[in-house]
Amino acid sequence: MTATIISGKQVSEEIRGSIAGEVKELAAKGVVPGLAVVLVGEDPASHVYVRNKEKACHDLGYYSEVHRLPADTSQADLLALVDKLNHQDSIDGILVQLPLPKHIDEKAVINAIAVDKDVDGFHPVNVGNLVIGDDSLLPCTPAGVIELIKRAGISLSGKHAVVIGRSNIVGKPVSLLLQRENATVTMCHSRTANMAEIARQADVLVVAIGRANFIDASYVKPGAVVIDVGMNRLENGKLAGDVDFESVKEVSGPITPVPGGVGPMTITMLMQNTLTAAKRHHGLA
Ligand SMILES: Nc1nc2c(c(=O)[nH]1)N[C@@H](CN(C=O)c1ccc(C(=O)N[C@@H](CCC(=O)O)C(=O)O)cc1)CN2
Repeated sequence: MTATIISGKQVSEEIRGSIAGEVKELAAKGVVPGLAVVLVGEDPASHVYVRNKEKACHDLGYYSEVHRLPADTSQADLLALVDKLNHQDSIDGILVQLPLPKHIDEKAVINAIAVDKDVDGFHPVNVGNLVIGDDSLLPCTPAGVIELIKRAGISLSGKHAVVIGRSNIVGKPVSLLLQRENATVTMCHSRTANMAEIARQADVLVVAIGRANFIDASYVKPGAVVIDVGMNRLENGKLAGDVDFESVKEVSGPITPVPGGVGPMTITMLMQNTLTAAKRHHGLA
């Protein structure tokens, strides 16, 4: 049996369609959402992601600024730019593309972004609000995972979700969001004993472990929903998820591919967060 494919591309297009409608309504009120993206250094993948963010802004009618800075930019200069953007009225959202060069302290930069403009949802205040269940800007990839599951018509309430991976940007926040949807959540990580046995108990398996094709069919209960957050560049240049898609799709229920699954949702949820930040900024949300 071959599983249904959950297409992040298709869901992204749907969401971007409704964002475009809201942007038109805001324009009639004189409001244009504004996003500033800051990129330091020459990482080729980061340049592609930033170009795609710039294009998404253009396509949706947002005001966009991209600050491409040399790799030797000092932390002080980067913090000064963040401070300027924090005070710039045309900017509703600020995103500093990660990873940053090694001489820059990522935490110091994230902490410097105004909480209301933190469209990445990485600021400790936004993370804290996520933990206690208060309203906040949600991190884009985890929010995209939940949106994909919901829009595939899958209810999470009462389901057993197993999250493989405990990173601050995916594993931890996605487990909190799954709990918010009333799933019962188990987290696994590199030191978990009997991981396959635990994973096989999942109704919904979310994988963000950063190891190409690591999860094979022996980790999956027949019919389980499988969401692959992995993005691993192979030596042959191809992109692979953390899930061995070809073997897993033979036993799983609905499953996301890589590419074309969670990845496209990251930028779409960034656009959604920027819209939310703009509405709040102008007292419209
Ligand atoms: N400040 C941030 N930095 C980074 C984030 C983030 O959310 N905030 N996430 C990633 C990179 N990223 C966005 O920045 C991102 C990664 C992947 C995709 C995507 O669409 N992937 C495609 C495949 C693209 C390819 O071929 O390389 C897919 O999976 O289909 C979008 C955004 C790290 N940095």
